[in-house]
Amino acid sequence: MPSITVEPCTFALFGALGDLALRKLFPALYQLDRAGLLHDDTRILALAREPGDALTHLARIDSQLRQYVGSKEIEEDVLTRFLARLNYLHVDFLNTDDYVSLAEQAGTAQRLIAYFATPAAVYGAICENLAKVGLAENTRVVLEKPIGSDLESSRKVNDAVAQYFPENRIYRIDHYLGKDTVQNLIALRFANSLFETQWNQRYISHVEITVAEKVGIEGRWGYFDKAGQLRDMIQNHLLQLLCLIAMDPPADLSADSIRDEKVKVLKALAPITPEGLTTQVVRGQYIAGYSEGQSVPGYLEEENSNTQSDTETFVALRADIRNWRWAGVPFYLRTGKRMPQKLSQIVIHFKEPSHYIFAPEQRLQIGNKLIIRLQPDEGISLRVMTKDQGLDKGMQLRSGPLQLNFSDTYRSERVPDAYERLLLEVMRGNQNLFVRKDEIEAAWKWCDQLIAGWKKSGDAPKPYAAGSWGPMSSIALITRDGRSWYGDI
Ligand SMILES: NC(=O)C1=CN([C@@H]2O[C@H](COP(=O)(O)OP(=O)(O)OC[C@H]3O[C@@H](n4cnc5c(N)ncnc54)[C@H](OP(=O)(O)O)[C@@H]3O)[C@@H](O)[C@H]2O)C=CC1
Ligand SMILES: O=C1O[C@H](COP(=O)(O)O)[C@@H](O)[C@H](O)[C@H]1O
Repeated sequence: MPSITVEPCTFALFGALGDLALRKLFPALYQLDRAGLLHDDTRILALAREPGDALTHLARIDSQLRQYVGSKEIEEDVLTRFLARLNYLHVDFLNTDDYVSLAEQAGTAQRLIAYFATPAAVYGAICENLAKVGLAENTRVVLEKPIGSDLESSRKVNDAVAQYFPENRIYRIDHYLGKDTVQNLIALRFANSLFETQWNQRYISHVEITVAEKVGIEGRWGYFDKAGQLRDMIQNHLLQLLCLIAMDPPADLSADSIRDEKVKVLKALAPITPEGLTTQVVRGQYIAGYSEGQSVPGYLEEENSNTQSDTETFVALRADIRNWRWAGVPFYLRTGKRMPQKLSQIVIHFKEPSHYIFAPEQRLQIGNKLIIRLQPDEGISLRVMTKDQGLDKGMQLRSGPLQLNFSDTYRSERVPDAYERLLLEVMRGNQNLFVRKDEIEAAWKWCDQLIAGWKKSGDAPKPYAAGSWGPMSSIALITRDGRSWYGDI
C-alpha cells in the first residue's frame, strides 16, 4: 500500500495536446494512479485550444497514453478509472473569457494545480487570467523549462508569474531533479560520512559530468535552433548536477536549505574570460554520421532545418568554483546530441596518496574514482586499488570496482519516470526538487557571459560526426590539463 498520502486536487494541464503532455505528463499521471497515489477525488482538466468535441480529444489522449505507457504497464481497470478523472476544455490561454468555464469546472472545493506545458511566453498571461477569474488563491503553478532564453527574459517571465503567485506556490521543473539516481546524490553524499570527509580540494583532483544523448533533434529543430545545447542542457540539468556535487551540506532536507546551498555554488562559478573561451570551452555541431550502424543526417539536414546555423549541439567546458572547498578542482562538463550512446555519468577523481611507495610504472592508474551512473544502468562504482593475486605477481597493483548496481540490488522496484516523482511532489506541496528563482537567475547569469563571448568572437561551432564523442578539441580541452575523459568509452 502507498505510504504517502496526497490531498485531492484539480490538476489543470495547459497545453494538454502538446508533445510533453502526451509523451510524459499523462503517462506520469496514469502511473501515479496505478500506484494508488492519486486521491479518489483528484480530477484532471486537459486544456488546449484545438476546437472540436471533447470526446475526440479524450480519445486521442487515451490512444497516446496506451502508446507511451506501453501494453505491459497498461491495466484496463486503472486506465478506465484514470480516464474517468479526465475532462477536455477548449481554452485559448490568452483569452480571459475562456477561463470562465475553467473556473466553473475547477470550483474552489479542492486545490488547483496549474501545469504550464506551453511556451514560457504565455506563462504570465495564464497567471493573469487565472487571477482574473478568481483561480489564483491557493493554486500551485508548475513552470516548464526553459524559463526565458537569458537572464533578462527569465526575469520577465518570473516577475510576471510573481505578480500573482508567491514563490512558495511556484514549482519550476528541471526534470533531472526528479530522477531517482539524481536524488541519490544527496543520499550518497550526506548519509555516508566516508565520502563527505573526502569531498574537497584536499582529496579530489577533478570532477567530470557527462550527459550524452544518442538522439538528434527529433523534429524539434524550430525550438532547438533558437536555444542550442548550452541553454537546453547546461543552463539547467548540468548546472543542477554540478550544484548537487559541489554544494555544502544543507542544514536539513527542506527545500530552502538545499536551494540556499545550490545557489551559493552557482554564484561561486568563476566567469569565463575571453581567453578562457578558446581554451576552456568547446562548442560543436554534428554533421552526418552513423548511429547504431545506420547513417543519420547532420544537424543542418534534419527535418525543418535551415541550411545554415551556428547553433551548437555539443558543449564541453571547464568550470571552476571559487571557494575553499573547490579551489583548484576543475569541473569538466560535456553534453551533446547524436553521441555514440545515451550516458549520464559523474566521475569524481580522487588525488593520489600523498606519499607513493609502489613501482613508478604503475603510477598512472593510481587515484580512486567514484563513478555515479545516472542513466542507463543506474549505479555507483568506486574504483579501488588492490594487489593482483598470484605468487608470481609481487606487489603488482590492479584497479577494480566496488560496485552497486541499482537494478540488481533493487530488482523488484520499477524505476519511476522523473515526471512521476515531480508531479507527486507538487501534489504534496514539497518544493525541494524544484528550482528557485535565484538559482535560475544565477545559472543564466553565468551562461549569458558565455553566449555573449561567443557572439563577440564570432566563434562558429566545430563539426563532429554524428555517433562520435564530439569535436577533437573537446579532447584537447581536458588533455591540456593532463587528464582524459573517463572511459572514453
Ligand atoms: N517536449 C519536451 O520533451 C520538452 C518540453 N519542455 C517544455 O515544455 C513546454 C511544452 O513543450 P512541448 O509540449 O514540446 O510544446 P508543444 O508546442 O508540443 O506544446 C505546447 C502546447 O501549448 C499550446 N499553446 C500555446 N499557446 C497557446 C495558447 N495561447 N492557447 C492555447 N494553447 C496554446 C500549443 O497549442 P498549438 O499547437 O495550437 O500552438 C501546444 O499544444 C515548453 O515550455 C517546452 O520548452 C521541456 C522539456 C522537454
Ligand atoms: O530537457 C531536455 O532534456 C532532454 C534529455 O533528457 P533525458 O531525461 O532523456 O536525459 C533533451 O533531449 C532535451 O533536448 C532537453 O530539452
